[in-house]
Amino acid sequence: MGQGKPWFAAIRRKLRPLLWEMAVYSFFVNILALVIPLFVLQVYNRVVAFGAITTLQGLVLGVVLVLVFDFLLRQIRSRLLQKAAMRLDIGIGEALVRKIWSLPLRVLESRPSSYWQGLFRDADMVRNTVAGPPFLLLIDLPFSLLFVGLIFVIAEPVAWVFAGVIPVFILLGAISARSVSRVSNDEKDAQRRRDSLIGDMIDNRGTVKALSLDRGLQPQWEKVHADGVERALHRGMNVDFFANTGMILTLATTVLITSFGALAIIDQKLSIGALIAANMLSSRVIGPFSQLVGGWKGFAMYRQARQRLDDVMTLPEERQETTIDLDKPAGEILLENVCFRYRADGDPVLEGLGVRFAPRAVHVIMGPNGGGKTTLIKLLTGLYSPESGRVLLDGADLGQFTRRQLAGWIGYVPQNSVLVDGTIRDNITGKRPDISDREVVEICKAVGLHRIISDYPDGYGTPVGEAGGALSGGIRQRIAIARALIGHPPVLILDEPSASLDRPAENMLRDLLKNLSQDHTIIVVSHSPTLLNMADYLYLLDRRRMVISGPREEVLNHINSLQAGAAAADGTRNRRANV
Ligand SMILES: Nc1ncnc2c1ncn2[C@@H]1O[C@H](COP(=O)(O)OP(=O)(O)OP(=O)(O)O)[C@@H](O)[C@H]1O
Repeated sequence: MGQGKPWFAAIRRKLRPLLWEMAVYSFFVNILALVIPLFVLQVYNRVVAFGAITTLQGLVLGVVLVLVFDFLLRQIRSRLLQKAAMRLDIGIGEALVRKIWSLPLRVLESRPSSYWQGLFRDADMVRNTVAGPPFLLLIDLPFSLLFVGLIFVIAEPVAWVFAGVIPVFILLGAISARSVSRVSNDEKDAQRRRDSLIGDMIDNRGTVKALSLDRGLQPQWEKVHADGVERALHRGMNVDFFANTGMILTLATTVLITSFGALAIIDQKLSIGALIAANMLSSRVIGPFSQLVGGWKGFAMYRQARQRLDDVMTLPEERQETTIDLDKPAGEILLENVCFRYRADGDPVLEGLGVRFAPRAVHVIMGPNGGGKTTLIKLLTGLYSPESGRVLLDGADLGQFTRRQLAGWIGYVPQNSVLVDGTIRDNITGKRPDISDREVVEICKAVGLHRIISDYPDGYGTPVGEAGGALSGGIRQRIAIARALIGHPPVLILDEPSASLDRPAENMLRDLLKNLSQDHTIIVVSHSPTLLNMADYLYLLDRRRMVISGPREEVLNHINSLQAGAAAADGTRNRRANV
């Protein structure tokens, strides 16, 4: 079932004893399947021909015992199959989640969320194939030859029919494999486009409702949906064609066997019992081949699912281990000649950037929309790596540290802080068991949350609702700041932190950041005058470069003089125009 990449081989290795055990049980199930045709043969040839009632009684007793035994074997085999499915489920699920979180943020952002969700459906597909009916089908296939052998022994004149029919089934299987694989791929692509649109619509449901964007989205949805339905229909027709062809071929085999058998009986080369037994065995020979033709969709989808999982599992990961475990840094961040672009063929977003963010100070970065502020912040947090140049923390390149180390040293509050469903405490601690209640309360006091949370009937156990929807934007923001401060990172980076705060909350944030700056490096992207006025250093980032940077007064004076110059130039132009 596909030679595995190392990640899958490791999971399969653990599964191997179970699969072997199942193969052994399948072997006996198939051997026992020979009993009924042999029973029929004996009944017709001995019991009916000679009226041997005692023989019949003995045969029936034997067959009943065999059926009981067969039932038990099948039950054990099903139990093993379920056990294997469960292990596979756990193995793939764990490997996939671990892999996804070890990928660089740029890779995660480069594909829509529907793509990542789809991988878990792929994992289900792999489980259902490797530890499901298709696996049993593959085990049963070689036994077909055993049954053909038996037919040769008991009814040779009709056995030659299989020599002609089996190659036709194999050919049909090969054709259906190619055809179904192609149409299944098309269908999956259409499904992914549909899922991506649904994801966008649901994520933005508030905006869609408020602005009645559904009027524009409806035709787009109908187009994507119609495309999906059309491809599903195409795939369905394709699969049905091969399944029906397989079915007709199976029926034709019965007709051929019966016809050749009848001729052989007339020629006295075959008994009626042998013909009936051969007919029964023929369903065991042809059944797996017929299922293979009809069920090729499953195999095609399995291959595609495996391919997608293999692609993700072989993506390069972020650094997972570091060679040295350094003490907590003081928090000086230095950018040396940093260049960054999102696409190899795109324009650089940052170019030749060199900045120093000193510890124990508040640094506020300003700049127009699209100027590169958020990108710069992601470089400072180590979420993105520069295309060239270096980002240094206390003189050490960020690239040498693991994500976990960096997260412990650099607290980050993104522009749109998202909370996860759970309690306030869960969101602040990220469900880490090593965070004490004392630390949570201490940090919440520092960010002015403790009194607010204490007023709630459930206190820190208050559920935040889906994506934090049960809380106001301001409280969500403070929870995000508290979350970033867990572990006391020496550097705290905030992207537009006061966007959803009212004036008193913003004043409180200003005081908090000023207070924290006594022993932290605080880097804030903001245009809020309240935050600008408490900055120690200001930076103006525009079109790839740091246009101005330095102590606050110097930068403000520089900007004021530039604005005054521009106003004077405007005035001169206007006067000239009036003259
Ligand atoms: N994931 C991405 N893929 C491709 N280009 C991107 C991506 N994110 C941002 N950009 C581009 O990079 C440039 C800088 O974007 P960035 O978000 O860093 O600017 P910003 O100064 O934070 O803007 P704003 O004030 O609007 O948040 C923009 O031209 C933007 O279109």
